Amino acid sequence: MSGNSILEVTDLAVIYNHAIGALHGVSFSLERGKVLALLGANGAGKSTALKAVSNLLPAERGQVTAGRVLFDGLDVSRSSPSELVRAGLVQVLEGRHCFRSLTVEENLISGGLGRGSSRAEIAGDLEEVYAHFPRLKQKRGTLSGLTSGGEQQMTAIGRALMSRPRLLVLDEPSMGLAPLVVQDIFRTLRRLNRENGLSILVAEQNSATALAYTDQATVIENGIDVLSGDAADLRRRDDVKAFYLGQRPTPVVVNPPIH
Ligand SMILES: Nc1ncnc2c1ncn2[C@@H]1O[C@H](COP(=O)(O)OP(=O)(O)OP(=O)(O)O)[C@@H](O)[C@H]1O
Repeated sequence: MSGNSILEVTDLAVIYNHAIGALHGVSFSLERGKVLALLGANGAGKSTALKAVSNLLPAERGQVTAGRVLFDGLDVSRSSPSELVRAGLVQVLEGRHCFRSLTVEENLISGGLGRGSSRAEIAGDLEEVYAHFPRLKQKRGTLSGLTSGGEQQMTAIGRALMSRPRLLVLDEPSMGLAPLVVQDIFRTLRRLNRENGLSILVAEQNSATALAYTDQATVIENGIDVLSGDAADLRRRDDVKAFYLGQRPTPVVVNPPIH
């Protein structure tokens, strides 16, 4: 493993229910302080790869059958998901899971509790989250179930930040959100990366947006990584856009990704 990687995923294979193959050899690595996008169509295996990173597969009858995931040199399969959170690896799951009957602020505070933070630390961390997401400060007393989809996504990210991650993992943060809200969220993620040195791994179907805000990208197709490179290079390459990223410029369709 290169000394500068915070995350190293090597030849990962995963099956569900002892039968269904979801990943057949996926490798990627994330340099400390960088942002990496996992791109691919619906069902390509992005969520499975993220769950392997956070050791969440056993809860879904998923099993890593080959390969390994190292977080800062630590084999994640030897730690529980909650130990990984305490070690600094925090995932925001797909579908912005907030406690709908808690207020925005209560949701955020719940993210700090697992670390055993003091009240003063939690208060300081809350102010930092509000500095990144001013909308959440305005809505701090509102029940999360009554806030917009974008605000719920921000709350889910803010709650993850309350655990003071070193590696933040996000599954499809753009899902179901208006383009301007998506831009706002990605801009904030980029700022967190640049200002705090936070390393970020983000799975996205929205490849155009993801490539605009990330350093590197890996494309997954049918459970295999088919392409990796600098986001800026991938953004410029028309063949990549056409074949892997669902941005086909003409109506001629060859094995289109499913959206
Ligand atoms: N809990 C599960 N049990 C059985 N099969 C699963 C499970 N979760 C995912 N799969 C299968 O694994 C494959 C990869 O799915 P995965 O959710 O990782 O893809 P994805 O790229 O994240 O897509 P999406 O954007 O729809 O989440 C798919 O064939 C899917 O049906």
